[in-house]
Amino acid sequence: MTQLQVKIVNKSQHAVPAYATSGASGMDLKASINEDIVLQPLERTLVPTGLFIELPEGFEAQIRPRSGLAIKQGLTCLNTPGTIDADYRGEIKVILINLSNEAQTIHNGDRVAQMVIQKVEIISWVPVEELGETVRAAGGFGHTGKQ
Ligand SMILES: O=c1ccn([C@H]2C[C@H](O)[C@@H](COP(=O)(O)OP(=O)(O)OP(=O)(O)O)O2)c(=O)[nH]1
Ligand SMILES: [Mg+2]
Repeated sequence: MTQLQVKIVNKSQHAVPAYATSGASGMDLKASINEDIVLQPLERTLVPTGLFIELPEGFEAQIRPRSGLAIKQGLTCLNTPGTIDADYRGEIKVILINLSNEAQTIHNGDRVAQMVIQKVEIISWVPVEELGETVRAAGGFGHTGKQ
């Protein structure tokens, strides 16, 4: 298991995010709010989590929706997957949107999203005149499988 030096400032009373099971990809993120948030249909909002983290270079955190919340309440992350840059030192916030046709309420401590830690490649460009040939070439957008 990769061990990261991560500085976590947890301004809410909630436990620090953890994997719910040994095979989980993500750690659930909880809303850190003083008052309930009521989201009308198609309304979106920024939900604070009380979490500030310091990731090493070469890593990112992705903020992804939770499937249970999506199927039961129509609540999902608008910008999925949200990107937490390694150099970000602000509070992690979740952009939630209500895609159901009724008002949805978010309470303090509700698990509103999950966070996946990923390695990222930081690259530099080498400009070339020609790109390498492939069978696909420029085909895309449903190009394969046609007679
Ligand atoms: O769901 C999210 C997405 C982003 N962020 C924070 C961390 C991230 O490092 C920063 C910038 O995010 P992003 O690059 O997606 O937004 P932007 O619109 O490109 O803003 P910026 O110009 O600040 O990069 O905002 C969150 O807290 N939650
Ligand atoms: Mg950006």
